[in-house]
Amino acid sequence: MTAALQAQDLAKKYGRRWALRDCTLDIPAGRVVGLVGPNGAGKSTLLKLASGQLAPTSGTVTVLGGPPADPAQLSRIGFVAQDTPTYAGLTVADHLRLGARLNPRWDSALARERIDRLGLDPGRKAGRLSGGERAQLALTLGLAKRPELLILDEPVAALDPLARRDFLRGLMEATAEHELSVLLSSHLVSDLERTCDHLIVLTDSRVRLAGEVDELLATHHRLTGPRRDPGRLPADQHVVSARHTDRQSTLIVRTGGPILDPAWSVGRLTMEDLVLAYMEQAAPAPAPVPAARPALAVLR
Ligand SMILES: Nc1ncnc2c1ncn2[C@@H]1O[C@H](COP(=O)(O)OP(=O)(O)OP(=O)(O)O)[C@@H](O)[C@H]1O
Repeated sequence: MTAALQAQDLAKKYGRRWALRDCTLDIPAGRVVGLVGPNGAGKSTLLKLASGQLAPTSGTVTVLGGPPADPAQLSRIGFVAQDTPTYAGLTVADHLRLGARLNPRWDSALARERIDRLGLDPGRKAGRLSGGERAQLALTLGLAKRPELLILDEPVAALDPLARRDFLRGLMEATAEHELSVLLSSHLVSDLERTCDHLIVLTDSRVRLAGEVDELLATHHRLTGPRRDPGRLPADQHVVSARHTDRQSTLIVRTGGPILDPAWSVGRLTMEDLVLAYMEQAAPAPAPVPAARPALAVLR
C-alpha cells in the first residue's frame, strides 16, 4: 500500500533559523495521525511542506507516492488551514458552489448532506457563522473535495469543548465512511487521544516520537521503585524521563521486552503521559537546586 506520507531528512529553514530539521517519517495510508507539539515547534511548517505550500530547504517529502506540489497530487490532498478560513462575504451555498468549480473530484451530495445534517443555513454568510459553524463549513469543503489525504492545522484550537467534540466526531465519521488518511495537528492531547491511531511528537523543530499509538503505549512503561541510577537499567530499556526523590525513582522507559525486575512497580501510560514525557525531555533542564538543600532535589 502506498504511504500517506514519507519524509527523508526533511528540513526547512527561514532565514538562519531552522523551523524543521532531520524529519524522517513513514506514515501508512488509512491512519488518523495526530501531530502534537508546543508553539513554534514546527507543526505548521511540516503540514505546509506536506501539502505542497512550502518547498523543503533540504531532504524530501512524498505524499501518496508523489511530490505534494505536483499539480496531479494537489487534487488528492485537502488542507484545512489554522483558523479554518472562509470568505466572510460569501454564503454557505456560495462556498459549496466555489468548491464545485475549483475541485475536479467535488462530491456535491456529500457537501449538501453534511450542511443539512449540521443545520447550517445555506443562505447565511460565513462571516455571520459562529467559530464552530465556520470550522464545520471548512471541514465540509475539505471533505467534499474527496481528498485521499486530509491535512488539518489546529482546526479546533479556537472552539469550545462541545464544538470541538462535534468537529472531531464529524471528522471521525467521515474517515470511517470514506477511504481517507488524516493528518491533524493540535496542542490538545485530549483531542488527539480520542481521534488518532498514529502519533507524531514534534518539539523544537525535531520529531521526538512517531508511531502507531497502540504500539507506542505497549512499549512505554512507568516504573516506580526504590531510588535507582537510570544508567544501570538493562540496555534494552531506554529511559525517556526520570524523576527522583530521596528514596524513590519514577522512570518512563521504552522497551520491546518485559520488565523483569521485581523492585519496579510497572504502570501503563496514557497518550498524554507519553506526549508530556517526550516534550519534557526536549525542554531545557531546570535550574540546578542549590547543594545546601539536597532533600528537595528533583533530578531530570
Ligand atoms: N514565514 C516565516 N518566516 C520566518 N519564520 C517563520 C515563518 N513561519 C514560521 N516561522 C518560524 O518557524 C518556527 C516553526 O513555526 P511553525 O509555525 O511551524 O510552528 P507551530 O508548531 O505550527 O507553532 P504554533 O503551534 O504556534 O502554530 C517558529 O520559530 C516560527 O517563528
